Amino acid sequence: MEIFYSIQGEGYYAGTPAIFIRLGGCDVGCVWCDVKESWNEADHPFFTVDEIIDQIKEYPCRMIVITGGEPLMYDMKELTTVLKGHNYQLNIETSGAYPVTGVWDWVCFSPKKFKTPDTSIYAHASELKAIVFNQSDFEFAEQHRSLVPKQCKLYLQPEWSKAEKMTPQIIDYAKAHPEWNISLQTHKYLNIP
Ligand SMILES: C[S@@+](CC[C@H](N)C(=O)[O-])C[C@H]1O[C@@H](n2cnc3c(N)ncnc32)[C@H](O)[C@@H]1O
Ligand SMILES: Nc1nc2[nH]cc(C(=O)O)c2c(=O)[nH]1
Ligand code: SF4
Ligand SMILES: [Mg+2]
Repeated sequence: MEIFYSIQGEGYYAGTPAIFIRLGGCDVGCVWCDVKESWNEADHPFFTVDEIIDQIKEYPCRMIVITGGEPLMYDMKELTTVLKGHNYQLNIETSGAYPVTGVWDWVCFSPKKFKTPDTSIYAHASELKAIVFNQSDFEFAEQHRSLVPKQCKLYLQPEWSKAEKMTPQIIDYAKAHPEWNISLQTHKYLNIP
């Protein structure tokens, strides 16, 4: 869909410059998705792996975030193998709705109620980033926490349109359950992509 250079706004690497590769196509259907224009793959241009390399080599940055859309709808083996061969750190943002493919340095797993994750994701999760849209999402977050590795970082991130209402509850929840950290979509406050 697009390639852009920005600052990772969310989760463990928040604040770190990163190249974003956003792949078009997603059938998970989150009602509050903030990139609904990504859903239809056919709306977006096709780039070969060589064209992607040509674009990203302009940026003085070694960290790539592959996102979407839902990147795991595709077999990520070829793209990630070639990018690894160029010595990039490869992070993925995924709902885990499809089997894990590709080679990853960091996996941000953000499970969705709208499409049950594939069981292959749990062993790969480096961070669990649960989106809090309403009260029931705390329980959903805990269900997934019980399935990820012990060292997996845990984040609660307010759904953007409900941030004002839910952030105070997220703060209280994290203080009562200090294994959880808070993740904010800082790029939206900074007005950057
Ligand atoms: C747009 S998604 C693309 C990657 C993948 N499909 C996924 O959902 O993880 C990137 C990240 O943004 C989060 N996100 C999407 N819409 C959001 C919203 N309205 N408020 C907060 N986070 C949101 C997702 O949960 C995910 O962690
Ligand atoms: N700055 C910035 N950070 C992000 N982290 C995850 C994003 C995403 O849409 O996957 C995202 C995004 O769209 N922009
Ligand atoms: S899985 Fe990700 S891209 Fe797909 S609808 Fe949900 S938030 Fe949007
Ligand atoms: Mg985003």
